[in-house]
Amino acid sequence: MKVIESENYNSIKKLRKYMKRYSIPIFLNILLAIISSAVSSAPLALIKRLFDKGIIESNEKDILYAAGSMILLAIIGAVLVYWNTVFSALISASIYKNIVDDIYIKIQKLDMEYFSSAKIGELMTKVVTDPNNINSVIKETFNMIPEIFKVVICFGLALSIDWKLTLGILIVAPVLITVVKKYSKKLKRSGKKRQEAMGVINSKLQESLSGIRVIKAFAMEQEEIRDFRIKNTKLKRIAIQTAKYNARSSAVSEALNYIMIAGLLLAGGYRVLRGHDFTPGDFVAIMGAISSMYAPIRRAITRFNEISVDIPSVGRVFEILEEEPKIIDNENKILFQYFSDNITFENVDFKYKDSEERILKNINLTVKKGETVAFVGNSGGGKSTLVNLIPRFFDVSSGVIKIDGVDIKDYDVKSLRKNIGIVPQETFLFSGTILQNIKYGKRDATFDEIKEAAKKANAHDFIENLEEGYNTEIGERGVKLSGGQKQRIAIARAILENPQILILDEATSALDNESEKLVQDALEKLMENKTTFVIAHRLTTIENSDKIVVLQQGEIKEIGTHTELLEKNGLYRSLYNKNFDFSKKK
Ligand SMILES: Nc1ncnc2c1ncn2[C@@H]1O[C@H](COP(=O)(O)OP(=O)(O)OP(=O)(O)O)[C@@H](O)[C@H]1O
Repeated sequence: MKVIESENYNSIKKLRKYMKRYSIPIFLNILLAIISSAVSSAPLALIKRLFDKGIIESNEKDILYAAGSMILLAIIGAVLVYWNTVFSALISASIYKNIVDDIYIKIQKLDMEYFSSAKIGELMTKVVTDPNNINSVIKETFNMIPEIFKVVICFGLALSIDWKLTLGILIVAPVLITVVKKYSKKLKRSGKKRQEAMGVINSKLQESLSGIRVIKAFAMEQEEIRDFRIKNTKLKRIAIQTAKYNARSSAVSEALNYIMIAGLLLAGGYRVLRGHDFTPGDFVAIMGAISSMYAPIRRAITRFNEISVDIPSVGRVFEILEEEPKIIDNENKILFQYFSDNITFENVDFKYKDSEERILKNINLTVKKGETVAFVGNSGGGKSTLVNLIPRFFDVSSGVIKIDGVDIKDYDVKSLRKNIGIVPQETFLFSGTILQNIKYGKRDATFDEIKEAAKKANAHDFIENLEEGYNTEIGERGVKLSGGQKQRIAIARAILENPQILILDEATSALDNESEKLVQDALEKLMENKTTFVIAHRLTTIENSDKIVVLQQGEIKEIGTHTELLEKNGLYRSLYNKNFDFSKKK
């Protein structure tokens, strides 16, 4: 339990970094809260005067005085409450915005490694729900401050009227504190569980939406619904459990309040009867003060409970904020501008994080400027892993990759990546227009340049035929376009970017003959005058490459041209005969 407590303390300490910037508004807001609670407690003092002087001594002036003061207090109170609420919202909204900005910046900076192991749905929870909860923590803390001051002021007032009676009644306080503490711990735990369950649900939703075609194709809707219901029910159970803890905590405090009032009525009533030092005004005022303490105490407890539920979010957000990318620029980084000679892999080994398996083993390879290298081999052989090392999506575990004799780790990462174009196997288009998608990598491209790239990519004609032409909006994943059209837009995007080095992961899914031809032709134009690494599936691509690299279980087994490797009668030949059945594809 101590560990959880100190975890929370550390999380809150970390939030201080975000609060610092707003220390003046925070200070002013606390001041406003103090004044506002003093004003809202002032009527209690007026009640005593109203009773003892106005009613008992039949003094009309005092009745008027009390009523007039009340109106004045109402006006001041309203102004103070307004500004206190506005300030609280302003501070918490600003802190929320800064945290969300920082998370987004962090996401853009983190290594690919982070995303290959993190679930997108859980990440969404960290980015959307958790900062929202932090926002509530801050807001609720601000809302709690005037409540606490109100309690302190009412308590002070009650003490000043009759300290013995006040302290006597407070006998119930330890019980109240124990109960609140007990449930706050339980609520913290269920808050953590709730966030985890929400993460699971977000993951499930995200997966279902991306995989909806597969679900429908396998007619698995009912199974998916059942699975979702189980997860959703778990969240419901946690929510009910949380509500029960809240309810128990409220019920106990409600009961204690009535016990306290009963004690007060009994003791206070007798004291008034005995006369002397305890007037009816004292009785009404102390009753007012003590019972006025109850509502803010309850509200403060509710707020405290809400904070307890939301506080684990602080830790989760900082988990991502404190994650540091490992692939960063060297101090003496070199700007990668012009590729002039060759790319070499020297004794390259690679392991994924948290894995003992060497995915790439002792890779040695030289690729000259302008060459096209095709990677072939069985699935899982390491082809994608190998090409991912060139733009430093992952760093080698040992060995070195050099471009023009310079270790790629010595280049400025941004300039390196800007010069490497990637056409992935699965085309990804952003929501927006076709134009925006083509110019994604070159925002300042002119319309003529864009048109030229689209023409080369065999995309111009179909784009022109669309009602809105280049300004046609495409869905989040380009749903309104055919697979081949999407591929050609992605190729146009790469042509426009005009990188010196190209990584191409050929799509395995076959398009119809016509579309296939257009894509193939577009790819050939894209590859013109470039140094290309291609994970090849089409025979034409393989045949036309300058070098074929056969990768198996992370090792280069053969290197050569198509004819050379066929003549060698080795692994390539057997792949050729067994897997590819190239003669038919041709
Ligand atoms: N992010 C990752 N974390 C851990 N292991 C991974 C990761 N990505 C891939 N692997 C493993 O690395 C090995 C090589 O995968 P890779 O995708 O490079 O092969 P490939 O030759 O491109 O396969 P395919 O032709 O099927 O795409 C596989 O065993 C795979 O399970």
